[in-house]
Amino acid sequence: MEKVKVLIEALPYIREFYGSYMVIKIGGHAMVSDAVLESVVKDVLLLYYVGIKPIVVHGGGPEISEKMQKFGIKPKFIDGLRVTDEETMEIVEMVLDGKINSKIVSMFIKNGGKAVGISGKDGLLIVAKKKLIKRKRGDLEEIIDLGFVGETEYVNPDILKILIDHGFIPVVSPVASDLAGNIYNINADIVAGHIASALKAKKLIILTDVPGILKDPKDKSSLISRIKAKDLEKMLESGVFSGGMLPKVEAVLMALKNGVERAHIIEGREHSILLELFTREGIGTMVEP
Ligand SMILES: Nc1ncnc2c1ncn2[C@@H]1O[C@H](COP(=O)(O)OP(=O)(O)O)[C@@H](O)[C@H]1O
Ligand SMILES: CC(=O)N[C@@H](CCC(=O)OP(=O)(O)O)C(=O)O
Repeated sequence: MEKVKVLIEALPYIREFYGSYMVIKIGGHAMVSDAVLESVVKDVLLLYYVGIKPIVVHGGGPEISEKMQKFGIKPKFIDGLRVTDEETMEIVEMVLDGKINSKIVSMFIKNGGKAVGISGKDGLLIVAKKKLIKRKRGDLEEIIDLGFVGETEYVNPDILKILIDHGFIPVVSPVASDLAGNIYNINADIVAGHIASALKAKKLIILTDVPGILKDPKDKSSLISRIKAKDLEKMLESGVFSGGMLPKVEAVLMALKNGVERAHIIEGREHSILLELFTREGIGTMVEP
């Protein structure tokens, strides 16, 4: 009986979302186990079966850090972005394209789905350029070079549309290239934000290891369940965000500015996507334009 009630509540949302693009970003910290990843994959498949067009973008930060440490390299982040030298870039490609992307595709196959794994390079989906961080130091501007870290120059979503039109679920790793063929490591939240923007997706959904945006990062009960973009911008300026939440907030604000209807930051666990999308209260943070 309870399940019937849930289904009745979900029906208007299913009708509203039918035929629309949704970009779902699975963070490395959201892939705590194969069981959790599989439950997320099953939920994405359910979206697909009710006529939504999901695009999966994945991260894999913790696994990259683990491999780097095995090779004797100490991971270093600036503003939530990994400083990426040549050796690190090789590890990034190995882990993101070689391991995690392939693992997610296999998980879809195991559950009866047709997924295609691609990276930002494929079909020139993401054309990247080198990212430099600019910081004010008194009157001077300091420029920080992160190595092979990229930012998006432009997005060409044709490859995604071709795959989706033929019934495939694209699974995208955030490794991209410039037109000279140089490879760059881009933060997966930013890639998801750009893809959602280029597709004018109905939603950008970011799965991570906290329930959503917290007023106090140390207190999981301080969840903000609904917030307007302009208030999120104020929070960003107040310095309440750090580490991996910074690129998420940047991606969310960018997506909403570019016509994405809603963005959600939620915990990656069984049915969290469904509870967020198909119930009135949701379970994480919904950001509105
Ligand atoms: N205000 C905040 N609300 C929620 N999380 C925050 C906040 N500020 C910083 N964080 C941190 O951001 C982390 C999520 O980013 P990250 O570790 O990069 O995850 P992922 O691998 O899923 O991309 C959380 O675990 C939390 O420690
Ligand atoms: C430039 C940069 O920081 N790239 C990220 C790419 C992977 C990622 O974004 O993974 P999560 O989503 O798990 O954080 C990195 O090297 O960790």
